[in-house]
Amino acid sequence: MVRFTAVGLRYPSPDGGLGPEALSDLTFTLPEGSFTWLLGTSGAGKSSLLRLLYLAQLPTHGTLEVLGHQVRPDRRDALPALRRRIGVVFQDFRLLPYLSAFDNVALPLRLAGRSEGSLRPDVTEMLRWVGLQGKEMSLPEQLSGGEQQRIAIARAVVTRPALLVADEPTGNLDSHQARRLLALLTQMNRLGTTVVVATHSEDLVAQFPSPSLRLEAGRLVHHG
Ligand SMILES: Nc1ncnc2c1ncn2[C@@H]1O[C@H](COP(=O)(O)OP(=O)(O)OP(=O)(O)O)[C@@H](O)[C@H]1O
Repeated sequence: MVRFTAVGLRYPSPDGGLGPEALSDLTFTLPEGSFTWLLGTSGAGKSSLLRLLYLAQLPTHGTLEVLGHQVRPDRRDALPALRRRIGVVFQDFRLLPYLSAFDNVALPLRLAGRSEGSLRPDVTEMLRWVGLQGKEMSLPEQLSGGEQQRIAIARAVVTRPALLVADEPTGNLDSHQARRLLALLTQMNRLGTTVVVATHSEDLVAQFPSPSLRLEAGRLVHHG
């Protein structure tokens, strides 16, 4: 479960102070197991809100609860464990270019200390789930954008996160690949993962109807 209560975010300004509010007075709740679209024009604050969700940024004010834990600047030591329960997918894939598809997906498991023997079946199953069996040894540059984004999804969910956050994940994909990606995200959601997806694509939202949050100039103007 995610709960924002009067959350505001100001980034540091170049003079060492705080800049204008990128997000203002956000109050909403996302129930466990929900799927939510995050909408808004460019600069409305979608990426900033997602950065709060995946704990890359802490609120400047207000109260933020993620997966039942209150996120507090004086309790930063609790953040890494919470982060490990959150998967993230970006528009530009962010795969490691010198690692194979298999090794990209295996990375979070290796970082978590899983043994080679125990992670192999999980990674193989994930790559099969995203339709990339037979491409385990390919490097990202040898794969299409859609395939690269499916590796990114496999990497984001191989740790079975409770929350999956995607920032414009279809921005670099054609409409067929975008639908295919959304089908994977909705499957994860049906298995119980809470999913939040920022997008500019009203087409995609129409094809996969779900509740939405809409931001305008850092403020929440619609939730439902
Ligand atoms: N690191 C940063 N430092 C200072 N200001 C920032 C930073 N990141 C974002 N901003 C500002 O915060 C506001 C919201 O930006 P954000 O990237 O969250 O919008 P967005 O809705 O995701 O836009 P887009 O759809 O173009 O990605 C903008 O005014 C932006 O300039």
